[in-house]
Amino acid sequence: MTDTTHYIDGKWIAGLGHTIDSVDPAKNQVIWSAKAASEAQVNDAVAAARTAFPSWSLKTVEERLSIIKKFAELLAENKQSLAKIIAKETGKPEWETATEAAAMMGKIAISEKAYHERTGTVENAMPVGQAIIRHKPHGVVAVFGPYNFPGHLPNGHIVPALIAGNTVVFKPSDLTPMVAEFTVQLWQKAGLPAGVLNLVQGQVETGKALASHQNIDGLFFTGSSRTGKILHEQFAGHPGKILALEMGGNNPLIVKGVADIDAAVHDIVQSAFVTSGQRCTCARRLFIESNEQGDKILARLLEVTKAIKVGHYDAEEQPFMGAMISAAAAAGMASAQQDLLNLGAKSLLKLEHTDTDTGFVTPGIIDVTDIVTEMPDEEHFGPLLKVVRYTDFDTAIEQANNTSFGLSAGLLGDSKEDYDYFLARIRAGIVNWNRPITGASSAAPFGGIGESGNHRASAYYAADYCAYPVASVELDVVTLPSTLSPGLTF
Ligand SMILES: NC(=O)c1ccc[n+]([C@@H]2O[C@H](COP(=O)([O-])OP(=O)(O)OC[C@H]3O[C@@H](n4cnc5c(N)ncnc54)[C@H](O)[C@@H]3O)[C@@H](O)[C@H]2O)c1
Ligand SMILES: O=CCC[C@H](NC(=O)CCC(=O)O)C(=O)O
Repeated sequence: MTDTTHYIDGKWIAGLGHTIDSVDPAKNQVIWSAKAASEAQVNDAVAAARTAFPSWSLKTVEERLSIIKKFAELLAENKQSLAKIIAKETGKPEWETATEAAAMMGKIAISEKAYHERTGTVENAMPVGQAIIRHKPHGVVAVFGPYNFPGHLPNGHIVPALIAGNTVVFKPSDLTPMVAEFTVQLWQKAGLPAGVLNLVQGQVETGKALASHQNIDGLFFTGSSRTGKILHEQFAGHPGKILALEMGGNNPLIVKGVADIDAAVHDIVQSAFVTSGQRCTCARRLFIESNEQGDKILARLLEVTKAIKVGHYDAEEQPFMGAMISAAAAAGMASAQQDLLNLGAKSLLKLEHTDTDTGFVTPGIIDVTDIVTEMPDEEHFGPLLKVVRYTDFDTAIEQANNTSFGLSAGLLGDSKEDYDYFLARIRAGIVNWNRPITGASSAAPFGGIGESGNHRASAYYAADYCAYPVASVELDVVTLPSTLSPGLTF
């Protein structure tokens, strides 16, 4: 049992809530166990962040950045340990968690650039004096992270929040507490003053205590649409608090007029099965033309997918897919597949939960053409790809748009004209052409429409929700105007 779980006001302390365990989903072993933060401890964390806010926000951005850049150096020094911890706790293969650690390092320079470009100071000359736009931090912000990128995605909120001068209370996913603990230890080593970043671990009760806290000024959330909607309801009636929601997707990928079958299949596999399908941007619905070329693409897709190596995160010969986050999540995918079969879908390659004690599943492909209109609009967060065969591009685009989500979408096809047509009609925040729909760039805005988000895109645009603009009209000394309003005499 760990008694240094929560980081509040610069001190590591034991929790007073109920016990939570973190389980290695590939080996079915408890690797971390501790008591969650109680409501009183969440209060302490918010109070510490509030106390730390004035001095942190009044530092110059260069002073704040000097500590944040030290954190980047520590990430670089500890990147292998970090990648190993992420792999152990999530089941993701080490080749992939190394890229997550690299994305965390890259976030610092990108966020610095975004801070200046998106929220910098702008001066415009006026007939008298000048108009100046500046930005100020909100105050104390809560950051909620998901389990699928337990390092990179919370980091994508925390780094820009701290650069802008906010103080933070971080509540990671209860499935990935070790990654959070390790990352916050690096922040501590970087010399972040006490209270500037606080860590409270726990499940839904801890999350509720933090999200509903009167004394937070904002909440930056990455997670499921279900939880995001609950938070949105909680924030109703609090117009002064900023809420940034990055949520799930039911993402479509359309294939049309492709010459290179292997290239298309590669992009489909990367879109649907990377991270065992546990990326918010993963392709969930694949639209393939009902013609001979479409048949060939599907046949090759089945061949390549059957050969995907699934295995342990630390295997010497690395697998493409590791275990899913938990045995329960894996069982959930098998049951989602069964629900679709019950509705009349046809299995082309069965997703198998190979060992019910672990999160290992094989990738699945299911033909839903016959049930496309009655299929539930749900995000199945795992490696199950639903195929729809189509004859008409307009119908495919219409069906692709037939979702309440709108995170990512893509077209694989060799015609620019088709892409322009698709781009003009598809509804999503991320729209790609001849590239996988996963693997979004941190140097671009990242977010979706509909149930996927609330128009506060993260990644490059995270700077926007970390600060509010202040507009000033200024003149060095009080000066009588040369032209007076009618009726005034001086
Ligand atoms: N759009 C994006 O940027 C993005 C990125 C990654 C993951 N996701 C989505 O996240 C989901 C997977 O992550 P997850 O399962 O960890 O998400 P989740 O919604 O279950 O949990 C996210 C966070 O919210 C907390 N939480 C849960 N219920 C709460 C409540 N009632 N009140 C307050 N806090 C609560 C959790 O403890 C966790 O910290 C998928 O839907 C995926 O698409 C979206
Ligand atoms: O699971 C959701 C995130 C998926 C990931 N997106 C990003 O990394 C966005 C870039 C950033 O936040 O810096 C992806 O698209 O694969």
